[in-house]
Amino acid sequence: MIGTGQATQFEYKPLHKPNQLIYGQGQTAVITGWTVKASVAKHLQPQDYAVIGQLYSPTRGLNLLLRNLLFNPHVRYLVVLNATKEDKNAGACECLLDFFRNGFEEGLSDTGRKCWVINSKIPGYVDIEIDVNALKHLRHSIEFKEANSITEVVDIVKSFAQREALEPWGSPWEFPMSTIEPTVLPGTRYGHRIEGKTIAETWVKIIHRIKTTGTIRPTGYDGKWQELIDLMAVVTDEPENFYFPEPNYLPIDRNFLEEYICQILDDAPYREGLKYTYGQRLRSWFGKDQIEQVIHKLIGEIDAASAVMNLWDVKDHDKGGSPCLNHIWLRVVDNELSLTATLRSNDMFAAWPANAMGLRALQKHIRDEIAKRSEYNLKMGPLMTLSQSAHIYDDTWSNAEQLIQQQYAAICRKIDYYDPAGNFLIEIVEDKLVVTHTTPGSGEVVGCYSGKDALKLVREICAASPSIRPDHAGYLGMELQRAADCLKTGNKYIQDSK
Ligand SMILES: O=c1ccn([C@H]2C[C@H](O)[C@@H](COP(=O)(O)O)O2)c(=O)[nH]1
Repeated sequence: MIGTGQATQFEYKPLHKPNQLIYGQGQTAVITGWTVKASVAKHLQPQDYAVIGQLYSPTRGLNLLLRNLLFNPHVRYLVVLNATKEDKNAGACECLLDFFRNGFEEGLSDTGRKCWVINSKIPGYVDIEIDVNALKHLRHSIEFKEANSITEVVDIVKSFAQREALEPWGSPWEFPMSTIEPTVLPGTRYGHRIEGKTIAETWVKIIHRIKTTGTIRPTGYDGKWQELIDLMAVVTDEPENFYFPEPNYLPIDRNFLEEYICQILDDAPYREGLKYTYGQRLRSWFGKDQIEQVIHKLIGEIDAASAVMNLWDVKDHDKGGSPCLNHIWLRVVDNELSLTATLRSNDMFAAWPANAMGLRALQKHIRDEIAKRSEYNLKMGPLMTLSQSAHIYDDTWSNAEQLIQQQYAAICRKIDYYDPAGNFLIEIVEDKLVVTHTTPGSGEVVGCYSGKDALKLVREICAASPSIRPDHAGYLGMELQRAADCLKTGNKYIQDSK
């Protein structure tokens, strides 16, 4: 014993995420999960706690938290607030408690990296570089408690603060960390369009695009991310019951999705410490049910270009934790209902699949309600998301690489030759190359190009139809060159005959 808690001043020294924590001088680390840390801090005095921080993910945040605890052996108590739906979904707090309750053993992470796997039904990993004895020592030196409400956390922390101060359980322990620096290919930074049939397929293409060409930037959260700005994803054919690949490589499953859809479609009462839910913003935040509004709007005026829902509140600038999903727009064209959502900031690896599926459920809900209440039986059109900061955090880079390696080539192989920009028929007419541009469906003629120089023709075609698929443009270049050679030699040219 080294005296009473009140008389002792400990200093918490973070190795990771220093700007995300609230510091005190006590011996209790308070983990608030998805509950905003300030809503707990405001009920406590700094001498009551060592540190207060949030924990979102069992595979990302937990490892850094344990490294910080190893470096601060004066922390002898841990209180974990495991209170919200988000906490249950993410499982991070449960997994942290399992580390202390059940321990860990050597194993492999889902990217095949050797690591310590926490004995928990929720996958949680700790870096293998951390000495096994240090982790064992940590587990046995900290008294931990779970709490289910802010009041309960506050009571537990205060009761620990009443106890006699304890000696640190050892000396600060720090272990090396391996980092992966990605190589970035050149590419455009602003404005991207990625299309896929399903959310799963589109996701793999998004991850590939950001991972290969995204700019590496510091995040606001003491780390790095790779980012593209204004990435539009177009999902054309997500089936009604959602497509989950087998084995499921998405970061979510059907159980998670069920919960998540409620957060978008249903209202939620305001609760202290809980940031917001999209359902709350859409249903009641501004005093109107905006989902109902757009249903009525479209039934009354099916051609309306003003079926808008807004989630951004001007007051959001004054506090942290503002919604990432900001604007939703619905549109009926050719009896088909499309939905476009704008997200100011989007974690494309961990959050986009859930965001996209949740939005798809909202689109379906609106379609079904319109069908129930009017004579409009609309088809489901595409789902579009416009992610303004489309990023992948550094702690998921290796998962992203693995996804690309395992799925991207397979997805590219499945792509057919259909190009919405149309088809180009090449012939030699008299002493010229003639290219006839037709529509992709019925083959109606929409344009004609002629000349002797293959490269010049390709450039002309690409300038006139800039949305031509890159592989299609490459193919045209090769065919036109073959035709140009035939023109020179006098051989017969037939398109696609090798
Ligand atoms: O529905 C959501 C909610 C959050 N985020 C991600 C985006 C950012 O990476 C982070 C929020 O950070 P701020 O922009 O609020 O600081 O969470 C999403 O991608 N989708």
